[in-house]
Amino acid sequence: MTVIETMDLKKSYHKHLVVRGIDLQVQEGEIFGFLGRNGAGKTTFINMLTGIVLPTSGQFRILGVPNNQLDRVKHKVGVLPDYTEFYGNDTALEHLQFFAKLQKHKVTKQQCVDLLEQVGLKNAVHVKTKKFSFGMKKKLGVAQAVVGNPDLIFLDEPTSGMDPESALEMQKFIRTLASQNKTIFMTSHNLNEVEKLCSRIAIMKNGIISGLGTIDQLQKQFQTTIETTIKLLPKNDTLYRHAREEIEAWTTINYSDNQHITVAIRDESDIASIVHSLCKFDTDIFDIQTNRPSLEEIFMND
Ligand SMILES: Nc1ncnc2c1ncn2[C@@H]1O[C@H](COP(=O)(O)OP(=O)(O)OP(=O)(O)O)[C@@H](O)[C@H]1O
Repeated sequence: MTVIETMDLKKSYHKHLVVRGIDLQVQEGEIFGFLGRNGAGKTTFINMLTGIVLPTSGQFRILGVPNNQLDRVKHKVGVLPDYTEFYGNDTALEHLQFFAKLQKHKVTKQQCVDLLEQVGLKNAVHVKTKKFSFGMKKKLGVAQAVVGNPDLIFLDEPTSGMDPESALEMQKFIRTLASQNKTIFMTSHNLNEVEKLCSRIAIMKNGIISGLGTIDQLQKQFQTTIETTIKLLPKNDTLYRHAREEIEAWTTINYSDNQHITVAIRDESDIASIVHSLCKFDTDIFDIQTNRPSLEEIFMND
């Protein structure tokens, strides 16, 4: 099922077009990563999908419902906004119960306690939120986003401000949500986290999507050459020189010594030709490693 579908969605502020026509589909059960530099338009895009701001033009559907009828699905959508404040004199539990009541979600006190534990607030259930760090507020914000058992959850930087252990715990929680067939649409500036967590990723740049796909697809899309290192043992120096010359005739050798050769190839199928040349000139091969760009490299080069 398509959970989010946008058609040529645009938003301008004071004649400045910040979202410049986005067509995007997100499927049920996906953990979808939405990346972009500061000011790329990510929050504006999410704010349209969650009904906080109105699009300037274009349409979208959330859980099959068109944007002019969002009220019909509001109870099935949870949101962690980019910034959340809480009433400081309430404890985490009091806040969560109050929020759930306000949204007419039927949850028991025990369910709220369990949820706070799952997001990593086990020791802060009865602590007033004015004592919370930024990371703890994010955890409470995530609990607030999922307390109504929504089908679609928007998480704006769910692990920002968290220590590494808390971030891992939160990533585990996000995976659990997706395993229950909930759809997660998340932004993050932690590219390592996105690479590990997300089934597909969109990169937003100046209000449009400049890259979209699985990490594998993005790596192929943004990669011009694949760096391949072969660990080898030549039995004859002259023959090995001939092998290198044969390889060099059609590709670039970035590095070579008597135990390694590193080449830049266009396609993985080129590896077979290199191996063939090396074997033909009496060289044993022990290991082959290809280096694809990390999401960070893709993002930085975009
Ligand atoms: N309410 C508003 N009024 C005027 N301009 C706005 C408003 N909200 C956002 N903008 C502008 O729209 C552009 C996109 O902002 P947006 O917050 O959507 O980016 P972002 O990708 O979420 O950035 P960040 O990663 O910093 O959160 C920016 O130039 C911003 O100044």
